[in-house]
Amino acid sequence: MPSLLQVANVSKSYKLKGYWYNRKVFTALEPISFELKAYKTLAIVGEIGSGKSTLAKLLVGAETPNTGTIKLNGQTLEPKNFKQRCQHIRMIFQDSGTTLNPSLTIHQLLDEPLKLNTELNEAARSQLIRMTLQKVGLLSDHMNFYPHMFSGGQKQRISLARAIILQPQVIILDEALASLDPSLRSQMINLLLDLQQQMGLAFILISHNLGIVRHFSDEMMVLCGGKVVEYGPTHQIMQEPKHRYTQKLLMSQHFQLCRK
Ligand SMILES: Nc1ncnc2c1ncn2[C@@H]1O[C@H](COP(=O)(O)OP(=O)(O)OP(=O)(O)O)[C@@H](O)[C@H]1O
Repeated sequence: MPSLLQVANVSKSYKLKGYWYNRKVFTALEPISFELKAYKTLAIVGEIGSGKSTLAKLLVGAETPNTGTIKLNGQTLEPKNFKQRCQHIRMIFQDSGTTLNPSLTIHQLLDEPLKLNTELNEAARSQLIRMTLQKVGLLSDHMNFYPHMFSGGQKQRISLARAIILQPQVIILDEALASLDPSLRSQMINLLLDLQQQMGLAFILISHNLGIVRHFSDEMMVLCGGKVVEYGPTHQIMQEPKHRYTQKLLMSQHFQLCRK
């Protein structure tokens, strides 16, 4: 199967404030390359400030890389072409549920991306909204409800519905499971894995929780200070971490991993 997403030598530096004259820059991400196929999950792990969110922002086009290219199905994603990206690469955050506009019904919230990105008429959009709500384990009647009428776990499902409604190919989960309690988290993981099989989705999972990474991902990439220190099949890295930093990360969560 050919790669869906190809990231080649992508890097990001920020010009530091107060250093305009001598142009002091901070490299948040050194050149990074990887490929991801449909139906697969790549986990990105690393401590706070290691560059995980910077990579996510580059992939969704929220930041422009200093070097490198990002290709989807062999086609280069242009930095400012948001329409091209927002259909194919979607992102879900830790507190996506809290970003749902409280004054809109679920129908209105899910209708927005459809109105902006498709030519579907009202009846077809409503039908797609119903089907998408069912896909994420909610009822079609929920489309008349407002966000405050849902629990945290249900709100995360609504965010997922909004992410998949345009039939994307890649979904970035940026600590998307972190605020859920263990039982809701397991339900959400099972739902995500089902959707991956149904829709051929590729996931990029950004997580501090190595138990989730081990359960969920096929490959993992370990970032430290903006550099890739280890990249390969998850089970292999978990069993035999080669880099000291990865060994330390695994040791720090050894207790939790043993209990799972
Ligand atoms: N706009 C910016 N200007 C300057 N530095 C930035 C900017 N955005 C991020 N950084 C720096 O880049 C580094 C990487 O940040 P990033 O948010 O990618 O880390 P992270 O691994 O996602 O951390 P966390 O786990 O806290 O989300 C950090 O040192 C951060 O301070």
